[in-house]
Amino acid sequence: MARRIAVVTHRKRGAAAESSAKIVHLLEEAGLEAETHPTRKSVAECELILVLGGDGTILHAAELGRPAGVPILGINYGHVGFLSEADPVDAPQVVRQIAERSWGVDSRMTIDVTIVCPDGKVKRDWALNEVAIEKDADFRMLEVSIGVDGREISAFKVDTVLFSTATGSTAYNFSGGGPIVWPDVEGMVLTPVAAHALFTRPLVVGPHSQLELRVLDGAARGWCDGRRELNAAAGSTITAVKGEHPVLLARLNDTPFSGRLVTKFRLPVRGWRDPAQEGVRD
Ligand SMILES: NC(=O)c1ccc[n+]([C@@H]2O[C@H](COP(=O)([O-])OP(=O)(O)OC[C@H]3O[C@@H](n4cnc5c(N)ncnc54)[C@H](O)[C@@H]3O)[C@@H](O)[C@H]2O)c1
Ligand SMILES: Nc1ncnc2c1ncn2[C@@H]1O[C@H](COP(=O)(O)OP(=O)(O)OP(=O)(O)O)[C@@H](O)[C@H]1O
Repeated sequence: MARRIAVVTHRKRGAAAESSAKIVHLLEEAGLEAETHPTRKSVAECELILVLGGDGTILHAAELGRPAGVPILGINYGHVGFLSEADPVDAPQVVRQIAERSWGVDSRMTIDVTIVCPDGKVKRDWALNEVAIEKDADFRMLEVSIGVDGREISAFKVDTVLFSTATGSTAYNFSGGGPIVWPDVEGMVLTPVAAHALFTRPLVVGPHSQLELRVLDGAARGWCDGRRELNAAAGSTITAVKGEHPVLLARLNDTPFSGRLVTKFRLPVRGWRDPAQEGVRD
């Protein structure tokens, strides 16, 4: 049976669509079959999901690949592409490495989230980046209490509370002032965003802990990876634990995470006071 590769292309980005046709051709030349309209079912028959898009497209591909444990490999046709492994110019080399089965796999911890509504109804979902518990648009702020492993810790009014994974630490959690967490760290970060409180430090817990949030007043919307929505009325309890199923990200090189951080965020490694600037000031 021919080896099959699923190809997920950003729907609206012209450059991704143009490259998709060329990459599918290269895959076929290398003796591989390309599945260009993958579903959860068809992905289970594929070795790899090749994503032509940005982080949002990878988060979409994660919905397809997570159930069957199929690794995802991103070529960045988006803006940041933090989760991507290669740039468009590298596409022929990427195809060669796929043909040679020359990739490694990073298992990324996910979060399983459960909402118990006041009427006893239970909703469940999962996230690779984070579960964002945001105030509903009809309310100015959300009043919540937060806790860990059955012990309440604090209560405050807030715009959003994030339950983030290490993978999501460079996304919404980063904007909310949370710590950057190296991807091999299994654990979750609770980060309050715009809390009206004195104690608003992000909390980092291990993989066996449970994060908890009670909606005391107002109504909340939970967003899993900014894609899947869960409503939580006042009186709801939201809990998060280590996800049962990880998401597998394929890796083509062993650039350390610190290198990825510097490159993707264009960090000023030498600081902002480089000699040229000093010369101007003196
Ligand atoms: N204020 C914020 O920073 C904010 C607000 C809402 C959502 N988000 C993020 O957007 C994500 C959804 O991404 P999208 O691309 O569909 O939406 P989007 O297009 O609105 O992207 C938000 C930004 O987050 C980046 N991003 C996503 N995952 C990342 C990761 N793991 N590491 C580094 N950067 C990452 C994307 O490249 C993009 O620049 C959510 O999971 C959430 O993390 C961020
Ligand atoms: N082939 C596809 N099938 C279904 N949905 C797709 C597909 N490609 C992209 N999408 C959707 O489009 C969204 C990604 O759009 P977005 O414009 O945010 O691009 P991106 O990949 O995150 O790149 P950028 O870095 O530019 O934001 C994802 O949320 C995903 O649901």
